[in-house]
Amino acid sequence: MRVLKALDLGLRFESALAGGAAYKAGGHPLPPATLDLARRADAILFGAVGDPDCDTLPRELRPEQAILGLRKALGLFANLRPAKAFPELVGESALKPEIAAGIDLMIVRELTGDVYFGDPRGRRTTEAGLREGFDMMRYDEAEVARIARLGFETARKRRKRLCSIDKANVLETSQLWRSVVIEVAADYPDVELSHMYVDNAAMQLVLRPQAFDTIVTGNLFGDILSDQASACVGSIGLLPSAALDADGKGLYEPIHGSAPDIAGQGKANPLAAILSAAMMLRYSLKQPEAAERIEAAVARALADGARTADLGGALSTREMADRVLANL
Ligand SMILES: NC(=O)c1ccc[n+]([C@@H]2O[C@H](COP(=O)([O-])OP(=O)(O)OC[C@H]3O[C@@H](n4cnc5c(N)ncnc54)[C@H](O)[C@@H]3O)[C@@H](O)[C@H]2O)c1
Ligand SMILES: CC(C)[C@H](C(=O)O)[C@@H](O)C(=O)O
Ligand SMILES: [Mg+2]
Repeated sequence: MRVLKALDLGLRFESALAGGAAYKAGGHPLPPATLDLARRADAILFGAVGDPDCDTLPRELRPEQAILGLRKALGLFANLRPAKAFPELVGESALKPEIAAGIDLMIVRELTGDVYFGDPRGRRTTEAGLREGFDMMRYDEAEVARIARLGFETARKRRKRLCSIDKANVLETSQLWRSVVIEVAADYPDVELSHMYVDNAAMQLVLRPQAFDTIVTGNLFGDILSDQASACVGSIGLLPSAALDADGKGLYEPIHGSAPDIAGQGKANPLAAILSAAMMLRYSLKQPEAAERIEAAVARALADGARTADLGGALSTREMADRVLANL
């Protein structure tokens, strides 16, 4: 918020509770007033949810329902999760520097379908008297086609290579996914399409991450692979994301969660949140120069040696933000 305000763009900010804070204040993680404000806003900047105090609540009252509910209610089906190596941070990657250098990939993750929202789901007792949990993985062809189109459009603006990641060797859902992606590909002859099973993709992200340009994948696989990609470029504290609807309205948030293990210590890396604000300016508020100013300030701060603990340094959250502000 300090970085956005420093840009002096005449933005008007309103805030509302979501997640554990909202549950504790009023008994629901996504209060109607919060959803209403989100609907009225031109763009949404989201702080992470997740509160260990709430881990034993029924699923529909858990803090995570705030973000899942917003994504679903607002039709935010397209999740863009870029992972790009900062040259100064190559030493912070979990990978060897020569493998980490030059990573520049975009994960296009479907965000309102898959096993996350499948129905039926629940608990039951088997005939043998055992407790059983079940969730349903599903996609219809329209849901796959619309995210595939966005994947191709995204790849077209990048290096024109799209890798669709699935588990079509086992899952019926993935077999449909792959067929539909191939059908959509007919409209994008200029984009090179490849397919990869998700288990191999997890390995290739570590072995040859520079080989990826644009990835299109389902909700669950995209969730997992994006955390992995963050470690390839240095830290989960670096990766922003955009969740977009069909008209480009969006919600912007770091890919990370509430980091309960370090919460309240003032040491979380704020760059993922700051870079999410830059994505918001670019995609929803049509202020590309302001977005570039933020991204350039982050790059300069890192080049100057600004490091929070996750990057091997000692700056606090606030001090890291100060360093970005100083470079704006
Ligand atoms: N979109 C979201 O709001 C979102 C995303 C992921 C997880 N969650 C929730 O967050 C809670 C914690 O989940 P988790 O621990 O699996 O994931 P997490 O992303 O919160 O943390 C994973 C690890 O990364 C570290 N980390 C995360 N963000 C960091 C940052 N900015 N700077 C430095 N280190 C950082 C944490 O300290 C932790 O060690 C859970 O309740 C989960 O459901 C929410
Ligand atoms: C908190 C959780 C619901 C969420 C997800 O699984 O989508 C998170 O992990 C993310 O990556 O945004
Ligand atoms: Mg996640």
